[in-house]
Amino acid sequence: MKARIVTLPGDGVGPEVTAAAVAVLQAVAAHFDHEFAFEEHLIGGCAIDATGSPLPDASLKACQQADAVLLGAVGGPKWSDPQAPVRPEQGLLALRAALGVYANLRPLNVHPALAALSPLKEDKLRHVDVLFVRELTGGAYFGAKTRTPDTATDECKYTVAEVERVTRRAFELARERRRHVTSVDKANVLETSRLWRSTVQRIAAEYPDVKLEHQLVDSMAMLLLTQPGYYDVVVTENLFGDILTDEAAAIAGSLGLLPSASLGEGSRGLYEPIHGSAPDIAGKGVANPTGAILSAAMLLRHSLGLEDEAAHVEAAVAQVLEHGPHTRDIGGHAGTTDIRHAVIAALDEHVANAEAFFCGARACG
Ligand SMILES: NC(=O)C1=CN([C@@H]2O[C@H](COP(=O)(O)OP(=O)(O)OC[C@H]3O[C@@H](n4cnc5c(N)ncnc54)[C@H](O)[C@@H]3O)[C@@H](O)[C@H]2O)C=CC1
Ligand SMILES: CC(C)CC(=O)C(=O)O
Ligand SMILES: [Mg+2]
Repeated sequence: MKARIVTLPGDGVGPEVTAAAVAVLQAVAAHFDHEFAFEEHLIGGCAIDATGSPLPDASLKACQQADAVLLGAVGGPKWSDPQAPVRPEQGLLALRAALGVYANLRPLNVHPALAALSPLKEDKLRHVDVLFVRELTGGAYFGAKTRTPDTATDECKYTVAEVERVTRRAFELARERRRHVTSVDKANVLETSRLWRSTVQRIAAEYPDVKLEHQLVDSMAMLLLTQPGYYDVVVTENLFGDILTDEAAAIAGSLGLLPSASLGEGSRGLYEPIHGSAPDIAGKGVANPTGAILSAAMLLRHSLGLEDEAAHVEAAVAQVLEHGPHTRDIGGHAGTTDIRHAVIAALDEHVANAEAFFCGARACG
């Protein structure tokens, strides 16, 4: 198949991990006879430096015309002055809004080979398989902001329609999994959470085969650590989802491991690792590209409908997590490009094995 993929490497480790994900997609294209056309554009701090805008028109237009967008990360100390008139993160928020990608899927799985790296005891890590569905285009990140010398406000607003669509997405996804949705809110205090809870409750009636539970976000932060294996699909608003998924990444062993897919109504999606620009390790060639590579696998699955190819990439990543090499964040000494080469070698092996299997089954030459 032919696909047009826009890459937005961004800042810090963004370009390093995106290069690894692109190399894996190129290897997939070569193996399966696909034509992926990559087009790189600016976003974030580097875009501010080059154009004055964190999301230049050319970048947005290219994303709107693409089949999928692969993003690295934005931000860094250079652009973090609280007085700065414009910030890299505004570019990412504007892109998410413009693409209408309201459902941010962030899967958490714990690879057994990394269990010792988790801050949790091994018995807590069995059967951990959680899919966070984070609302991505509403809430406090998008509300009106005010500022005087001694007061600041960030409006947190949700409409019923915004909650309905992400809730339906979560329930549909739960039907492909273990049919258990946990909705996380702060309904004991926040009006937006009360609207959230009553809307989720009403939509849940359309899915009588899926179990729904509500959990307040503060206790959820605790329960995620004490019983992570209990959860299936967790649906929550933008800010809570942002925070809980960094916690989830720690359970898996590193923030560098978790991928994400941001989806709207069509097949076009925005794919990015959940971590930020990691300024403390940027430019050293040591960033873990696993979250970015697994985001590329999600891109193959959700935007291009290439399930087999996605599964091959995930199997290759699992093999590298099991046998190494490993980057520093997960106890190894390898660099970003070592992981990229190892994943591509594992991919080559998996594809060759699959071909041998099918050939054997068909008794072809
Ligand atoms: N989607 C995005 O573009 C995001 C951007 N940011 C931005 O990133 C900048 C730094 O934010 P932080 O709070 O430090 O979060 P961060 O996610 O960049 O880093 C937190 C810690 O995790 C480590 N880490 C992150 N990714 C890693 C990887 N792939 N491999 C190995 N270690 C990794 C970092 O070295 C650091 O110690 C800020 O400007 C922030 O706004 C933060 C989160 C998301
Ligand atoms: C706008 C981003 C910097 C928010 C974030 O941390 C994330 O989406 O994970
Ligand atoms: Mg975050």
